[in-house]
Amino acid sequence: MAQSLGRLFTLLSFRKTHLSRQCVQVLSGTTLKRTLMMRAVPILSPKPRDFSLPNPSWGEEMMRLYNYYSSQSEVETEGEEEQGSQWTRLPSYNRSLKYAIGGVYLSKIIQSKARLFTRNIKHPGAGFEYVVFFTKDKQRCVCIFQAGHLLEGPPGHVHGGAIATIIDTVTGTHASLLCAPVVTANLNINYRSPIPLGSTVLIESTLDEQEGKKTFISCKITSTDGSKLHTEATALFVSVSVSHLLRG
Ligand SMILES: CCCCCCCCCC(=O)SCCNC(=O)CCNC(=O)[C@H](O)C(C)(C)COP(=O)(O)OP(=O)(O)OC[C@H]1O[C@@H](n2cnc3c(N)ncnc32)[C@H](O)[C@@H]1OP(=O)(O)O
Repeated sequence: MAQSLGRLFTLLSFRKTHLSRQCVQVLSGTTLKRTLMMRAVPILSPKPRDFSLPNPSWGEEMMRLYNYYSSQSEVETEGEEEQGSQWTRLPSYNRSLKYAIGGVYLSKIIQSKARLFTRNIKHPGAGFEYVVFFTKDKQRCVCIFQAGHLLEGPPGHVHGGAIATIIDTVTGTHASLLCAPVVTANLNINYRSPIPLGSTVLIESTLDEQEGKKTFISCKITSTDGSKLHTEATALFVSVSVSHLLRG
């Protein structure tokens, strides 16, 4: 009896040790592979995902406006002249540096380290769904924004910090188009009426003034028919060197 119990115990502890070793191997193998893939994908992937293109989470109003502005626009392509259209759609990636530094060459490894907050909520439709178009003279940008459920603040409405984020992103994108690299030096926001969660709104960004290193931009968020003012803001961006941008 004692011998049988002893054998059973030895067998169980062997299996436990063996199994846990296997688990550790499987886990560390998976974790290692996942880590390597996460590191490798942005560097090796020939075509990163353009988040400004429609995905199945986009509602009817988001699609209607996207089609409207797209019908008057073309995508910015490197080294090619724009062809007299009113709006240009700005591609948007979750690695921001290429666009934030105004064409200065940085290694892909450095670029891959800089993730753009608004483009890093993986589940489509859960966070910030948006697309930015700009005019040929770059004096104006318009952003179609659909706010997902993770951005909730007051019940059923968008959090003020999420609104500040999208305003900073749109005006920051606008300032970057004009004179990258820039950082936000000042952002003033008046919240006039709450934005319903899941709704689509229009964000308009207008260049007010450029003076030396300073770019002044104003911005408003309205319902898509323009009848309701949700938010007004003004922002100051200051031009900085690439090294200032990277060291923070
Ligand atoms: C496609 C890519 C899309 C990217 C979109 C995302 C955009 C997101 C942008 C951000 O959120 S950036 C992160 C938040 N911002 C920061 O962390 C900035 C931190 N602050 C700084 O780095 C420095 O304070 C700053 C560069 C803004 C100013 O530094 P300095 O004051 O040393 O700069 P400088 O002396 O060159 O000042 C230039 C002018 O700006 C003025 N200035 C600077 N800060 C100011 C301020 N806060 N308010 C008013 N004026 C300001 C300053 O007085 C001066 O005016 P004058 O030329 O007339 O003398």
